[in-house]
Amino acid sequence: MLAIHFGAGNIGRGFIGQLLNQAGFEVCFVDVNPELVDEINKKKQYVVTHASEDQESHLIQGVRAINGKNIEDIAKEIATADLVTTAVGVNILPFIAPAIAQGISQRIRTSPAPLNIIACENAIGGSTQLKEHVFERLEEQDKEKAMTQIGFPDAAVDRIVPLQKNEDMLTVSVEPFFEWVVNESQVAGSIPSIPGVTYVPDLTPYIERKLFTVNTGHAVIAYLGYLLGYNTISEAIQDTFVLENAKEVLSETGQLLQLKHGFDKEKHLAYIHKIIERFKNPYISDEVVRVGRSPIRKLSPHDRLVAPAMELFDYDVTPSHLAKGIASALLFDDPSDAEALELQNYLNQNGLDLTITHFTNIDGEHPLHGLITKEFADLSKMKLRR
Ligand SMILES: NC(=O)C1=CN([C@@H]2O[C@H](COP(=O)(O)OP(=O)(O)OC[C@H]3O[C@@H](n4cnc5c(N)ncnc54)[C@H](O)[C@@H]3O)[C@@H](O)[C@H]2O)C=CC1
Ligand SMILES: O=P(O)(O)OC[C@H]1O[C@](O)(CO)[C@@H](O)[C@@H]1O
Repeated sequence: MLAIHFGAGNIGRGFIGQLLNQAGFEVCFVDVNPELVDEINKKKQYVVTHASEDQESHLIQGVRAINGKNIEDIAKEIATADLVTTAVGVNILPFIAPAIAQGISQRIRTSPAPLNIIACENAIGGSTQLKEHVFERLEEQDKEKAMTQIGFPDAAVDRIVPLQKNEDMLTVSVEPFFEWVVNESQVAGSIPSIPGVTYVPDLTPYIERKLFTVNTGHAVIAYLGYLLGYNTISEAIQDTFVLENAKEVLSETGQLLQLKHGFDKEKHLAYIHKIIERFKNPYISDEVVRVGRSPIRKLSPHDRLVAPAMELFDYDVTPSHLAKGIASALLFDDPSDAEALELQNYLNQNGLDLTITHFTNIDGEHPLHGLITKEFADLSKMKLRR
């Protein structure tokens, strides 16, 4: 069985590659980092180590890689593959679509075998977004066949894999916990057997619970921590102001998840508690700038901060702590982050009101707009004192 996985980075090697390998797939990575591709092809194996006291480690063998520029080669592999997965970043999906489209058009001419393509990104409907990018590139005559033969099941993936600082560039240190949930109703053909993957008939409650708890909480800790001058999540979370605000934010998103999806209150509190303990993992050094990376993406209307805040108004709940989280994201000015620079340039040139609307799509008249403005002013004073 052959799996083509786009993105041989932290989640690619440290989570998806590991599970696919353990499920018996030959894993072929596709990546645009030539050094990484060469190293995978040279060593053909790598180690995944748990960031925990026992440092359990797994040897992932028999892997290979293709440079993402070699579209012809990638398409040829996709034409015969049993599964395609991605972990490249949701904004990169349009760039891998041409190779996937070419692979699909070859496949539907040469084999009737179904193929599933699963985007493992932090986003709602990641595979569906990829499908749209791919279908834009398919010839009209191929679309009908591709609709039935190729599945794009949406997925939620959860495992914290920080930036790596290992002697061997392929080794990945990961938290022991993982969760990979896939929408079975979007699968083409039979369900791929991957131990560790949970198939559900409706992914929405799962992806929203994960994105609006793990990722919302993490982002708020990262942005408030950055504002107060901390370097890592574990430093930031020791600050009572940061931790209490993160807990309040998770209480707000928790209300939304309970009201919208009917999650049990006690079970959800236990879920939040477990996640905060994962953030505190003493064996992980996770930089606030990694967790806060790409603030424009994180401030976008369907992402972890704005989406739950806006939806809470439908249930007459005022998301004042989420507003603080959004304001802290607007203050994120890490000079090494291209999106942070773009955001700060826009803010300097256009002022706060236009910036909020431009990046979050929140209308100036909406009450959330006013809440963010107020929180932004308060947080700016804290930043000045730092
Ligand atoms: N690191 C984590 O803890 C988690 C990350 N994710 C998601 O997984 C995705 C990847 O994140 P990370 O692994 O942390 O990032 P990463 O930066 O470590 O890995 C991304 C990889 O994609 C490669 N890439 C970029 N453009 C490409 C292209 N056009 N074709 C092929 N490869 C390309 C990069 O060279 C890099 O090796 C993101 O969507 C992230 O939100 C989800 C859950 C956990
Ligand atoms: O990968 P993104 O979307 O930039 O966000 C970082 C987030 O992803 C994770 O790495 C895993 O979900 C979290 O640690 C963090 O909340």
